[in-house]
Amino acid sequence: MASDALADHDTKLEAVSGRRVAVVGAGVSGLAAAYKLKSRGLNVTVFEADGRAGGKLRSVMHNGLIWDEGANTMTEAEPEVGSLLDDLGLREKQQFPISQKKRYIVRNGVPVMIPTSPIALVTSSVLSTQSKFQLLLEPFLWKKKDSSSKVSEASAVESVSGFFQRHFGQEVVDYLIDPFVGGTSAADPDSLSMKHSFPDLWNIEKSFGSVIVGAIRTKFAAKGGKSGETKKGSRSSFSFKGGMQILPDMLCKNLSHDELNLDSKVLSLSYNTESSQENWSLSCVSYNETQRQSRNYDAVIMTAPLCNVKEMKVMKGGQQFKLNFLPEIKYMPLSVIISTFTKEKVKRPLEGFGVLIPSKEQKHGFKTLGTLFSSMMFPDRCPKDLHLYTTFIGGSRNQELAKASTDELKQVVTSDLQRLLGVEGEPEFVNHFYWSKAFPLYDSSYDSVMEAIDKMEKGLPGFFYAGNHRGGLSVGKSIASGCKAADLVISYLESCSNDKKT
Ligand SMILES: Cc1cc2nc3c(=O)[nH]c(=O)nc-3n(C[C@H](O)[C@H](O)[C@H](O)COP(=O)(O)OP(=O)(O)OC[C@H]3O[C@@H](n4cnc5c(N)ncnc54)[C@H](O)[C@@H]3O)c2cc1C
Ligand SMILES: C=Cc1c2[nH]c(c1C)Cc1[nH]c(c(CCC(=O)O)c1C)Cc1[nH]c(c(C)c1CCC(=O)O)Cc1[nH]c(c(C)c1C=C)C2
Repeated sequence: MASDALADHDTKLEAVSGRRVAVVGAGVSGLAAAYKLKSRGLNVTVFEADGRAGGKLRSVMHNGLIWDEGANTMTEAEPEVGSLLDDLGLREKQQFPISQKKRYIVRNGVPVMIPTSPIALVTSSVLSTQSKFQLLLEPFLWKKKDSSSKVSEASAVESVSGFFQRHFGQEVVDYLIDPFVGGTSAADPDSLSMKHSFPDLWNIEKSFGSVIVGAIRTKFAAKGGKSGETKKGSRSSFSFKGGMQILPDMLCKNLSHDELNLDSKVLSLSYNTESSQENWSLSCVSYNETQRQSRNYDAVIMTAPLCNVKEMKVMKGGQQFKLNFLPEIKYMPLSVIISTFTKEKVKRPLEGFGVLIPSKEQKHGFKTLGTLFSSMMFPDRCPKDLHLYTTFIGGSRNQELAKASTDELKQVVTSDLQRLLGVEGEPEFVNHFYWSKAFPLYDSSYDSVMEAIDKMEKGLPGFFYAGNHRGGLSVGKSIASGCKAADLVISYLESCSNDKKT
């Protein structure tokens, strides 16, 4: 930064230093927001409904095993992630999976490695020869959206399957896209909106038509241009020694006891239009029903899922600010089963990241969405004589099964792993975690969700919404969303102090 710009930046930070901000939710987005604000000299108070911090990041250590019940890995694609890891001194704890590029998809009942290059695609059995040609010839063969007015209206909310069908054909949708979206959102390609789930590809089509041409040209442009440069390895997935929970734990270490209020579910928020500072107050309740009124704040960053926000009572200038314009969001239920088997009981173990099961393969009797080869990726996660697996069940494909009992799911997982990896007999150990609302579904109605978030922010000065309901589900995108909200709070408070001066 040039010296004038640096001085201006420092003056601006001075203007907001000591201002009070409430952050609702101690998931990774709320904690990242709080970290950024605190490091810029603001006073933060985090309110978390649960008795622990981390939200969808949840690691367990038990009897020599380490597993994750929420996110298992993350990437550094967003620049905010790299800065956070550096600032927290987390680089030395970063743990990269062994052979992470080896990922499998089930075809005709058998795991097949996903090709990672055009040459590997040609020799792979994952697609038929016809689909391989269709993929490679996409620049010439892709179909435009139907231009008749009725259809173009519908295609404004084009599904993921519709988009990829036009570009690559149905087999690619069934055997690459369906498992990919299952393994990254527990959803199905018919329900997901292309615009909201793959915004980069959606825009590539607008600029270049062909996805292949656009992706290649965008990659070259990024390599050539300074600002587009991506850090080497920024797309690799990683975890931490001890699991993903290390990240929220480190973020919490930076907060004092008074700054992090666990077991504090926010019930209502109130914006006072009369005072010129600290216009926000919150009320919360703890597990044993004790109600508390918070201190006053200059701004609020809300990171609780929108279904929880909808339940909150919001007041503005003594009147209720009704949140009935917030649409109902669909959530994907998911069960996560951890199982261990002694190595001798796994007859066909696979090395790598994991295996995904396309919906079409359910005809072969598979019931799970996929399994991560957790101890193949991270051998220190269990004793040497065991394999530890993390299996996902439910999502949009099987919402009822997600709710099944541990015993039933143990059988389902054992049966799928028997077909895929040749496991014999029962697992040595099983753990079950059920997420009733694992992920919000970015479906065709998601435009209305984005509009409602904008409306909420416009109607409530100093209120900012962040988290995985906005701009992407991944840990990295949630962190970026929290950091962006922190920046917006700083700009907002600066503009308030400028208004006061003039
Ligand atoms: C099973 C599973 C596997 C996943 N795997 C991956 C993966 O491998 N890689 C990846 O990148 N992403 C993964 N994700 C997604 C990623 O973990 C989440 O999208 C991300 O962690 C969300 O962070 P967040 O802070 O936005 O929300 P959350 O983590 O949901 O945090 C919101 C917090 O708000 C709190 N809250 C709610 N209501 C209130 C209230 N009234 N008052 C106070 N607090 C409240 C909640 O208790 C919660 O702690 C996975 C998610 C799940 C569920
Ligand atoms: C089978 C179900 C699931 C598996 N992981 C998840 C589900 C629902 C959850 C999940 N995993 C990732 C993300 C972040 C998505 C993003 O937008 O980046 C989420 C929400 C990470 C991820 N997992 C897979 C991929 C391709 C990615 C993206 C990052 C990366 O490339 O590493 C594939 C995958 N997921 C699962 C398995 C078994 C698997 C591949 C073999 C489990």
